[in-house]
Amino acid sequence: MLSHQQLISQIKQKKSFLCVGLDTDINKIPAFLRDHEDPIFEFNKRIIDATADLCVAYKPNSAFYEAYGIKGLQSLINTCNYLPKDTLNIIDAKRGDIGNTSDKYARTFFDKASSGMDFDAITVTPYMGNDSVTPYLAYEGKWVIILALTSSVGSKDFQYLDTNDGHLYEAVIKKANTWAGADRLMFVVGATKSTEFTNIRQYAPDNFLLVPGVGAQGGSLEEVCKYGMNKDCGLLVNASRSIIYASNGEDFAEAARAEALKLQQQMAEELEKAGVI
Ligand SMILES: O=C(O)c1cc(=O)[nH]c(=O)n1[C@@H]1O[C@H](COP(=O)(O)O)[C@@H](O)[C@H]1O
Repeated sequence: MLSHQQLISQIKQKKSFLCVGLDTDINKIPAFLRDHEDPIFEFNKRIIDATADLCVAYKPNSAFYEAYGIKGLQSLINTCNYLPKDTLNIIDAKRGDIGNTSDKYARTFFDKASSGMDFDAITVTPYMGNDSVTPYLAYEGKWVIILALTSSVGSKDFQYLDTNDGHLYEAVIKKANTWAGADRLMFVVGATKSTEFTNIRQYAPDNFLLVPGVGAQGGSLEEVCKYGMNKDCGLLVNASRSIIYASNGEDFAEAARAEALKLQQQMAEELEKAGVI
């Protein structure tokens, strides 16, 4: 489990704010792994081994595991337990429900004695409000990552609606920041929305932003850094498919490392340019 300060230290030490997304699809992993007892875990293990020194976070997306029932859940548990202790380990679950249900989701992903998993952070939808988010915050030291402005095309359907406190996504960030500090709350902002970052930094100056959408979705790392970086970096940039499926041959782990290294090197330059390191 990483605190705000420890996360910043890791970023400075590794010169990276890369989050490797483990959206592991059994149909896309190399054929030679498929006979393995737990192919999804075996794939993840090799990706983790190949990238751990280049990234500061991992983000398994729960859908990719839940889709395979009990076997998938076991792959997720195995992956969770294999993740390094010095990375921020995020479960991308996008949950949100009334308090007693959220409490069970929190237990699922945060309480190892109950479920076998103890992720450090979870993605949460804010739509049901304060009582749907506080059960996650009840777990000391764990992070809640609230969907604010997503990378999806459909973000325009609701997130840009006008409220009496700006666009809906702006109202979400302002309100959620009254529930907890920047040491517990992050927001998801898509890399495809880089022009909004300057605005967001006015009312979320210290929060880390989890930024998916570089790589396969076409967002620009340079633009994200230009508008979104704060004095401590304040960004975790996720790439999933562009890293983990860089090759589907025997060399998939080396190819993933090469892609992660490219991003890490760009990140080091951006950190230097901004004076973070
Ligand atoms: O919460 C997320 O992580 C998320 C939010 C968002 O706005 N857009 C988005 O793509 N994501 C997730 O980030 C990952 C992006 O994967 P790639 O497009 O393959 O890099 C997927 O796991 C998505 O579910």
